[in-house]
Amino acid sequence: MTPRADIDVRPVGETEFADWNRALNTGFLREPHSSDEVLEARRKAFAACRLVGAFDSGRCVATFRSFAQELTAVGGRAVPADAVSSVTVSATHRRRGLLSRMMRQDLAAAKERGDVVATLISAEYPIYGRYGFGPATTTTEWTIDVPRSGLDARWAGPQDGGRVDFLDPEEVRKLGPELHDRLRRIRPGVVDRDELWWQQDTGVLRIHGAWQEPFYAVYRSASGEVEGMVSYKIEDHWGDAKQPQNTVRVRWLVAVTPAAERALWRYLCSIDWVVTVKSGGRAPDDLLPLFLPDARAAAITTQADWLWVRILDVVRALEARTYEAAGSLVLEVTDRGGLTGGRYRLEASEDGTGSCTPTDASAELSLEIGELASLWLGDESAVRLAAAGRVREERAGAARQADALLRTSRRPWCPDVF
Ligand SMILES: CC(=O)SCCNC(=O)CCNC(=O)[C@H](O)C(C)(C)COP(=O)(O)OP(=O)(O)OC[C@H]1O[C@@H](n2cnc3c(N)ncnc32)[C@H](O)[C@@H]1OP(=O)(O)O
Repeated sequence: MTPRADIDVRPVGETEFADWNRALNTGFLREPHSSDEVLEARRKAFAACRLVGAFDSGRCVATFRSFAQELTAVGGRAVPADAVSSVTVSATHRRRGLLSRMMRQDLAAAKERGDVVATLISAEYPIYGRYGFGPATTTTEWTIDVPRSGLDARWAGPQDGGRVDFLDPEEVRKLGPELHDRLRRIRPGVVDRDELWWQQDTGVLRIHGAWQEPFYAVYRSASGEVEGMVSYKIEDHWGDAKQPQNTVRVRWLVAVTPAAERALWRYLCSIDWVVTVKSGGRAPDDLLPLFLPDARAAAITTQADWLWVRILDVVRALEARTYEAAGSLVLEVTDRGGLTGGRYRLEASEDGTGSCTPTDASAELSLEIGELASLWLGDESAVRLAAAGRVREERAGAARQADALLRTSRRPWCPDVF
């Protein structure tokens, strides 16, 4: 169907927020109208966001939201990102080019502002590649069969001098941000959590209405340092013969030391009545299964693309990260969106820094901007993409060379959904 020019795509005015919110709910197949309480919470939560709507005869029929975010690149430096969320087009107006109009406007504005990348968590795989996004992190969920794990059921707390304690929501708001900032400095793929994030997580700001308090626990090292925190809920179930068969569902678990990570998983697997632990989304190379004497007790129940990245500035993106090997490579980057395509020489030094400059030299590896995003955080392999026909070697061995430069010893991880 041809796009209709009479549908107005524009920023959402103050008085149009309720209409925009109704369209958002409708697009996500939720009850269209929100309570006054939820509406006010969302108004507050989205106050710093760029809200765009498509309006047909005065009614909002499509929604789009973006906001300033920081994404940790390989090596720990954060780059300014344009985070995209709340993307919906009403079922009555689909496939007329509304998403494309909203996305192109938003990416052009992000480029203009100087954001290095745009990010999103995609509802469905096929939607965003056409705009230059590529899957840049993978999420993996494990389901742990605790009785099969081989863990000693007599465990009574960490043996390294550290301790695990419960926290109340207000303590989480106090201790959580600093811990998370430490995680951001060491883990590529992590995005920042602002104060509103912590308010939403701990029930102060209820953008989905009903809120049930989860459990929070903290790991402190022997010297009293906060090194890890977990939030989880319990699914209560008892078998017919009066056997407790409860499940821990981890909402999030962050740790900045292996000791904290080990202690928190060990703790979750030691709670009386609990026979199953569902890990929530982790990096595919998470340490979790290796902590169990019988690693097969942790079965992978989900593995899928997670954070999608759209590189808006190849030079700044490649110079923001570090490299585990020295070397150089000429990349021919095609950007059908016209934002940052070109031929670039990437040069990585012994000290781990990289420089990227436009060049006329012959290309060694040709790829689309979305493929570069998949390689940029170190999650994907250029050799694998070449075998799949997604990148092309202009010089034999260039994909291997790209992997030597771009891959990382640990995979990136984005713990959040936004
Ligand atoms: C970051 C987030 O918020 S993720 C959440 C995304 N939202 C949803 O999934 C909610 C339900 N779906 C929707 O609201 C809509 O169908 C959207 C937003 C996915 C697409 O909006 P539309 O306005 O229909 O997309 P638009 O007409 O601009 O389509 C652009 C192109 O994408 C394709 N496309 C759009 N949606 C999909 C899809 N779900 N699967 C495959 N292709 C798709 C179209 O066919 C079109 O292809 P073309 O460029 O080859 O012609």
